[in-house]
Amino acid sequence: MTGVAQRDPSPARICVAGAGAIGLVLAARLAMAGNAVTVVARGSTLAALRAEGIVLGDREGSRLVPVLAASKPEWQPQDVVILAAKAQDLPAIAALARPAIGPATMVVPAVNGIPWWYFEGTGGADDGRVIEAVDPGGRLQALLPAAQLVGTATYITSERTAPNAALTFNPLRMTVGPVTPAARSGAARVAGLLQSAGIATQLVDDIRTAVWAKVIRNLSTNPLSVVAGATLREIFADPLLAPLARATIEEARAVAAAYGATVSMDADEVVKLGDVRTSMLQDYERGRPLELAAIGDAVVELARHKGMGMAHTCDILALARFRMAKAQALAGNPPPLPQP
Ligand SMILES: NC(=O)C1=CN([C@@H]2O[C@H](COP(=O)(O)OP(=O)(O)OC[C@H]3O[C@@H](n4cnc5c(N)ncnc54)[C@H](OP(=O)(O)O)[C@@H]3O)[C@@H](O)[C@H]2O)C=CC1
Ligand SMILES: CC(C)(CO)C(=O)C(=O)O
Repeated sequence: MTGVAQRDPSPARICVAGAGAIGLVLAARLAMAGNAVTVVARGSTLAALRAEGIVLGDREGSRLVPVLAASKPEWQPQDVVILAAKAQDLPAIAALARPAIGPATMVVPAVNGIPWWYFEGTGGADDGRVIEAVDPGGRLQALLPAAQLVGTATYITSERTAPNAALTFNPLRMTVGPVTPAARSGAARVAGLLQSAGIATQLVDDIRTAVWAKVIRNLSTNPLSVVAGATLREIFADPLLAPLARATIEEARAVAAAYGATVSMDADEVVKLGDVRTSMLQDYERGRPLELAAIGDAVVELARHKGMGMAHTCDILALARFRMAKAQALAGNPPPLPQP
C-alpha cells in the first residue's frame, strides 16, 4: 500500500478541530476541493471565520475560502475528523470533537511529537502502553477509538498571520497511514482526500517510522529554535548550532532504532525550507505553552524505557524550558516551576 496516494475527488464531510496555522491550511484546501468542511474554533478565531472565512496564502496565491465554523460540533458524525491542535491541547479538543466521531469516522490527529497511540495494536509486551508524557492517565486512549485512527506526519510549514489567516510558502506535504490494520481503507480514503486537495500525500503501511522521521526533525529543530531564536535554515547553516542539532538527531535516531525504526535525516533538505520559524518558536514569541512534552519528553521517556540516555537532548530541552520561564517572568507572568 505504500506510495503516492490516489486522488479521491468524492466529497466528504470533514470537521477540522483547531483553527491554527495547520488547521486553517488543511480546512481551506479541503474546502476548496469541494468537501463540506466545518471548523471548530473559539473566541476571535470563531468570529473571524464566521464573518470572513479562511484567508489562505500559499504558493498558488492568496484567497478567501468560506467554511462553516462552530464552537462545538452538534451535527451528524463526519466522515473525517482532523485534530489540529498542539499536543497538550489534544484532550480538550478531542473531547469537543467527540460528538462528530461516529463508528465510521476516521480520526486524523495532525499533531507533532510522539503520538499517544504509538503502542496501540503493536502486539508484544508494549501493546497498548500509555506514554505518560503525552497521555497522562490514558485519557486520549480512552476517548478515541484506536481502530479509527489515521496517523500523520505533517510537512507543512505554516504561520498564522491573523485569527483566520494562515501563510504557507513551501510545498504542502503529508504522510498518512493506519494506526491499526482496521484503519487501512480509511487511511487510503483520507490520503486520497488530501491528495485531491493539493497536498502531496504519501500513504504508508508503517506510519510509526514516518512519525519517528518527523519527530527527529522536530526534536532537532524546534527546541533549539527557541533557545537560539533561529530559523530552520539558520540552525543547519550555523557552525555553532548545526553540531547541536546533529547530536540530537543521532540520539533520537538511536532511540527510533531501538523501537525498530530506521530513519535518516537530510539536513540540506531542511536548509532548503528557508527561514521558517518553527511552530515552537512561534509559540515562544507569543508567550504560549511549548510543545516540549510530545516532541521532547516523550522521546526521553521511550529512551529510558529501553535503558538509554539522551544527554544532549535533555540539555537542550532544559534550556528551552529555562528560556520560556525567563520570558514569562520578564513579562510579569511567572509560570509554575517547569518540570522535565
Ligand atoms: N505551524 C507549523 O508550521 C507546523 C505545525 N505542526 C504541528 O501541528 C499541530 C498544530 O500546530 P499549529 O497549527 O501550528 O498550532 P496553533 O497553535 O497555530 O493552532 C492550534 C489551534 O487549536 C486551537 N485550540 C486549542 N485548544 C482548543 C480548544 N479547547 N477549543 C478550540 N480551539 C482550540 C487554538 O485556538 P486558540 O488560537 O484560540 O488558542 C489554535 O487555533 C502541532 O502539533 C504542531 O506542532 C506540524 C507541522 C508544521
Ligand atoms: C516547520 C516544521 C516542519 C519543522 O521541521 C514543523 O513541524 C514545525 O514547525 O513544528
